[in-house]
Amino acid sequence: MSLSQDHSAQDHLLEVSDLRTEFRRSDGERLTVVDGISFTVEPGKALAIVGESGSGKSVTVRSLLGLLPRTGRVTGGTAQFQGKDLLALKQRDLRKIRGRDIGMVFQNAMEAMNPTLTVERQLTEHLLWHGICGKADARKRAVQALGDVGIPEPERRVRMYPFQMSGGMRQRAMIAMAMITRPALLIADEPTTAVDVTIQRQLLDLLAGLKDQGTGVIMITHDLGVARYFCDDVMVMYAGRVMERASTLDLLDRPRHPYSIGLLGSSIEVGGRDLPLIPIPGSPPDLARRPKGCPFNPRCTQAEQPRCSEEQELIKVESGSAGSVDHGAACWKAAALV
Ligand SMILES: Nc1ncnc2c1ncn2[C@@H]1O[C@H](COP(=O)(O)OP(=O)(O)OP(=O)(O)O)[C@@H](O)[C@H]1O
Repeated sequence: MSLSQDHSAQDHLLEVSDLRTEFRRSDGERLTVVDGISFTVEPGKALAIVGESGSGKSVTVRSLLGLLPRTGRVTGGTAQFQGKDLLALKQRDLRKIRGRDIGMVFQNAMEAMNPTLTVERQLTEHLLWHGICGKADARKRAVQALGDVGIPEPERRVRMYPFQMSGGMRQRAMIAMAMITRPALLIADEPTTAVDVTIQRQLLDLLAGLKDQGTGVIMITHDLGVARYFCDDVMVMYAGRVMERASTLDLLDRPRHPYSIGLLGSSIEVGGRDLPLIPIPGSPPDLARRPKGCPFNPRCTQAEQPRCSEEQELIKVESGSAGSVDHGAACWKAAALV
C-alpha cells in the first residue's frame, strides 16, 4: 500500500525525498547518519521530528540548510522548496534563501546570535543583507519585531547586546530574527528546551502566530507535550530512518511502530501521571555496525526473525482523517499493533 503524504491536493512547501547524509570519522570510515528519509511540510502546518538523541534529527535539518560541518556530506536525495532543490544549490544561493525564505531558531540563542553585535544590528543586517528594505525602515521593523515577540520596551532593548538579555528574552529575540523576514518555512531545533515552562508556552504561541500566517514549520523536539500542543504531524526517527509518520493525534494516541510505542511509554507527557514510565531497554545502535533490516530490531520486544532483519518500507497502516497525512510505519507488524 502506498503512503500518501498529502494533506490535500495542495503543493507541498517542502518535499524531501530519500535524503542521505554521511560523516567521515577521523579514522577515515564513512558513517551514514541520515539513511534515505522522505517527508513533506505543508504551508501553515508544523511537523515535529522526534526520536532519541543521535537519531539524526539535527543532521536532517542541517543537511537541508547547507549547515553541515566539514566532515559531513549529503550523498543523495532531493529537497524541493519553492521550485528549487535545496540540496543542489551552491552555498551562495543557499545563503540567499537561509534567513529570508527559511527562518531558523536553535536551542541556544547565545550560540546562534553574534555576541559582539547589538540585537538591532543583527535584526537590521538581516533585512539589509537580503535587500528587503532600506536602513530607516529596517530600524523600525527591528523595534516592531521585538515588540511582536513580547519584549517590553523594545526601543531600549533593541540596543542591547545578547549577553545583556535574560535567556528567555534572548530566545525571543532569536525568534524575532527568524520571523522578521516572514519566512515561508521555519526550522526550529529544540527552540524551547533551554527556557522555563511559562516562557516555553509564550514562545510556542508566538510561533503559532507565524503558522497562522501560512508559514510551514519543522520543529525538532524531545518533548512530546510540545509536539501535542503545537504540531500537526509527527515524524519519529531512529538511527537515521523514519520509523513512523502520522498526524500528531493519531501518532500520540495510537502509535503503531514498536519503537514509537516504547518512546511514548518512556515519556512523562504521554505516560501520564498514573502510568509507570518504562524506558526502552538497550541503546541506539552504533552506526558503524548498523543492524540489518529494521535498525530497532535488536531492541524490539516484538521482533520476529528473519522478517525484521529484512528492509522495512514505510507502509500505510491507516488513512489520515480529512486533511491529514496517512498513518505510516516502517514495520511489517505495524498494522496489527495498536
Ligand atoms: N560533526 C559530527 N561528526 C561526526 N558525527 C556526527 C557529527 N554531528 C552528528 N554526528 C552523528 O550523527 C548522528 C545524528 O546526530 P544528530 O545530532 O542529528 O542527532 P539528534 O537526533 O539531533 O540528537 P540530539 O537529540 O541529541 O540533538 C549521531 O550519531 C551523531 O553522533
